[in-house]
Amino acid sequence: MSETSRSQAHAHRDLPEGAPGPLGTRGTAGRRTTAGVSELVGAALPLIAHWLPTQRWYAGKGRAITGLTPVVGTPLQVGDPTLLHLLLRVEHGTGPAAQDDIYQLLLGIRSQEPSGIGPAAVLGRLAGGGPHDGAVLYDAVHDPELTGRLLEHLATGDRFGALSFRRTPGPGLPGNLPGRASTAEQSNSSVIYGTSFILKLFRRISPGTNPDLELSLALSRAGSTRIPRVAAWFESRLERSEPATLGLLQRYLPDAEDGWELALDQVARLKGDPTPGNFAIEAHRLGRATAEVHRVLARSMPTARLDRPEIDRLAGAMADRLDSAVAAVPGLLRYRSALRGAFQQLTADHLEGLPVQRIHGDLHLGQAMRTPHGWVLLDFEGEPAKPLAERRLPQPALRDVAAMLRSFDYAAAHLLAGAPGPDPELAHLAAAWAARNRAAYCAGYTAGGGMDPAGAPELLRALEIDKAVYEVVYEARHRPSWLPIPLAAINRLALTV
Ligand SMILES: Nc1ncnc2c1ncn2[C@@H]1O[C@H](COP(=O)(O)OP(=O)(O)O)[C@@H](O)[C@H]1O
Ligand SMILES: O=P(O)(O)O[C@H]1O[C@H](CO)[C@@H](O[C@H]2O[C@H](CO)[C@@H](O)[C@H](O)[C@H]2O)[C@H](O)[C@H]1O
Repeated sequence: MSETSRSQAHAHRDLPEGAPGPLGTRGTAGRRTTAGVSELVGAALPLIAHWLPTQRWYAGKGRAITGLTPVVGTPLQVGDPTLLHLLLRVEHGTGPAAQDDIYQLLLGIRSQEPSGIGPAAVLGRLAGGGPHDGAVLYDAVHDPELTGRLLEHLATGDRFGALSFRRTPGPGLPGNLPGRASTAEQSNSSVIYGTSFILKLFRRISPGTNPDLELSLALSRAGSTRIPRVAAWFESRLERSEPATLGLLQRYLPDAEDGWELALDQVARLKGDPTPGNFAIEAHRLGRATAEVHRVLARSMPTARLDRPEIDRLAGAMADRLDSAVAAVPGLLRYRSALRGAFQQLTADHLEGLPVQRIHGDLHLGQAMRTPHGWVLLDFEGEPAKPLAERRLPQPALRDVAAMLRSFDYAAAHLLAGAPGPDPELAHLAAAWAARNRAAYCAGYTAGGGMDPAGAPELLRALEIDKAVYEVVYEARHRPSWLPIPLAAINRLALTV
């Protein structure tokens, strides 16, 4: 069966109870009748099947879609334009090898293409002869009016069918701000409201509370100023599972500078600028901020200490991830034995009793924003490719430190990637920049009350390798021209084993 015809076959099934409402008149959203939504979704599925694989946040790249099944459809506005919230199951493969993911889509439907919307956000014109025949279907994240509607729901804290909108206590939310789609390169999609709020719409959805909401709420409630305050969120019932987090509204930091951009700017000055800046001061402050966040998380969420079986599991999981990565990127094979050697050095002698706690899970310079009041950390979702249950496990806090150390290496390596040919002098400057900032970050982390990373060199190296292995797969999948950056790190780290 072709992708499109299979999609249509699934669409003829009615949507589940409590999900959709009839697309008749404004204000009918959320009722338990399914006919109008099923028809609209049926007409949309063939367009979705073509558009989905072109999206950056789509995790199924390279795997054929074998089925599209609507899970929950909720009309949030009805008329012209219509706003349809859709959770969609995307199936890959068949039989025992079958896998599936659920994605969140926010679909706009208008009789005319909205002005100012880029072609990449347009899925096409609906066909099928229904009431929306000929209307334009598009990604509503790019429609200020419709994302404004979503903010209204968050502001009132109401329920629509399977969707629940929740607010944190505190000042009310403005319900009438138009949203603009963020242009940041990201794993999900964000909408910015004026200079006040930013709403992240999680794209790949798993049952349960997303760690970004869980940890941001814990930090907000503990009064931490190292994250943007949580203002609201929304979630959905998902078949018979616990509710899944769909979106997170936080204070927008209008004066913040992205740590990755700041670092790149400093690195670029290495090419003969007579006044190179001193990023090491910032790296030190960032280390302190990381330690501060870790301290609050350790106080407000469960902690434990590593015992022998846990140490074996930690090392075993790293070796398993390496093996999967080797299967995906065969260029890693030549390093396999050395890297496994580094994981085998994680023994009870070194690690028994080491504290573990909830951590950021995917820390890098692009997740750190420098504000007039200091560094703020974003996006506590963890590595998007890992299952949610795994991302919620307590970890050695040094995992975040190792991840940030990789980021200094990335920033330095980026300079070399842009050079027209081999440039040993530039390579030396870049390596020295990375070393200086990595050391400053670690010193800041220790000064801020974190564990001295130099006190656990085997663990730090294993964690850096584990992260670089993840990066190899990430780059191979999303940015193949960046693959040499983590591969060079793997080469370097393998030589130290
Ligand atoms: N509260 C905020 N204030 C200002 N900019 C933000 C804020 N939250 C996110 N951003 C910007 O959006 C980008 C993507 O956010 P992030 O939470 O990392 O999304 P994703 O999980 O989709 O990668 C960040 O790198 C930052 O540039
Ligand atoms: O989208 P997220 O921010 O949640 O994280 C994913 O994308 C990151 C890239 O945007 C990726 O980070 C890697 O590239 C960064 C430079 O762009 C570098 O600073 C990081 O050290 C490197 O890991 C991250 O791994 C991925 O999960």
